[in-house]
Amino acid sequence: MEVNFLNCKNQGEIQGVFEDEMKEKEQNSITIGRKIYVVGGSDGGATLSIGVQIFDTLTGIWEVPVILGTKPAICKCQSSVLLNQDRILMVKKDSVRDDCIWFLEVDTPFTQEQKKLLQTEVVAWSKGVKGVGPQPVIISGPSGVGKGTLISKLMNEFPSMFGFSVSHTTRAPREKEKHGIHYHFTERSVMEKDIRDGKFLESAFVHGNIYGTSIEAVELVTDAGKRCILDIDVQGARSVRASSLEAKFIFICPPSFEELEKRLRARGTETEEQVQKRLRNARAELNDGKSSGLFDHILVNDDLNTCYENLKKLLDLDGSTDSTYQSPSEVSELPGVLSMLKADRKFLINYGTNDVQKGSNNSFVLDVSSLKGGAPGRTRGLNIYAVDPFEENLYGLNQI
Ligand SMILES: Nc1ncnc2c1ncn2[C@@H]1O[C@H](COP(=O)(O)OP(=O)(O)OP(=O)(O)O)[C@@H](O)[C@H]1O
Ligand SMILES: Nc1nc2c(ncn2[C@@H]2O[C@H](COP(=O)(O)O)[C@@H](O)[C@H]2O)c(=O)[nH]1
Repeated sequence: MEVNFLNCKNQGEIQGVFEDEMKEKEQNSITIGRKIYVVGGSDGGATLSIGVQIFDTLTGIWEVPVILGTKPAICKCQSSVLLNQDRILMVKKDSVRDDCIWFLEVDTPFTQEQKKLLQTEVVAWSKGVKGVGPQPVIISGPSGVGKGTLISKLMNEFPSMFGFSVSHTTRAPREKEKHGIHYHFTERSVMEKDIRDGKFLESAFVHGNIYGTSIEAVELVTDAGKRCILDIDVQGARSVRASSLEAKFIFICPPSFEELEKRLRARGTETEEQVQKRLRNARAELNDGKSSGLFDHILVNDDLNTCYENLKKLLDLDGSTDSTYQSPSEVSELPGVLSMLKADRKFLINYGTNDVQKGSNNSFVLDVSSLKGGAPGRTRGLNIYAVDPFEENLYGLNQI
């Protein structure tokens, strides 16, 4: 993008020239402090996502940030507006179902942490979703303690209530493991690139291989209205705790270290060298898991059935039979948004004509007062309802 600032004398003038250019190019510019965020066009990547550029009004320098999270596909037109000082709300015009409300985080705890890690400017997209969705469950504990066994029992007894987050790993598949079911078995270089591209909620180096939970793995399950179960190590659990995913964290302990060793050997899936490595790591994980305050609950897996019953109690399942979670409702189609009015945490969005008319059913209210979660996953808690704009109290709504 080229904007001619050469003859501008001050920041106000730069901004004026800038805004005229944006109108011509159908891009939106949002000013936060000294920075102008330009949203629109393409990011130039293979997936044709909406682009973001940042202009620093003090230095006059353009920057293309690292864009993390699930990215919105390019569209003909969109409206963006500053929500807080930390995120931008974008409504895609002529959008298809479930693809119209997006959030661009620019200064949330997630982007602040990523900026520190990557030492560069970072922004992150997340898709807006109605309702809060079922709470994910993190199951962690040392290798061989019985996490997989407990999860299988849960999935067998409550198949429509729970869904497994299929992790990616660089380790080789075991004899009975299937790609896409037990893991996405992935080349190391591919996985490293996908981690850099922000496709993972968490990733860690575990027992000599990379393991990671993709954002898509969790959202696939949650979007289907199921409670997502993640089987991850303690490092991964710590990363998820620091993320926007609000989950229940459960740590599984063996009755003794000797019993853990016995189970790991009896499983017969690892070489002696690998068993030794896993046992060494188990000591550190057990210390960490029991003492860090990271976990909401600790369960001892001595007798399998007793442990399973206790797990069900923690998940409020004791005595209940399988029941299907109510699917989180999607944001419905918003054909051709024409105008947005804002009052505090509510937006009146009109998509029928340019004028808000009495008796028109072309308007709806987008209420963002109870947002939850956010990048790199979904932003949940949206409330959207159709209104007759003259029935709705329009006092205080401002054109944006
Ligand atoms: N309570 C139990 N008593 C006896 N054996 C058990 C118990 N729970 C699980 N096992 C056995 O211990 C072995 C390890 O269990 P499992 O594979 O579920 O562990 P895991 O924690 O998922 O391991 P990893 O982290 O390596 O995937 C299996 O052979 C399983 O049948
Ligand atoms: N941080 C993550 N840890 C993961 C993930 N998927 C699995 N794991 C953990 O790795 C070990 C070893 O698993 P194995 O299948 O090789 O025996 C185990 O403790 C798992 O919990 C992940 O996505 N992220």
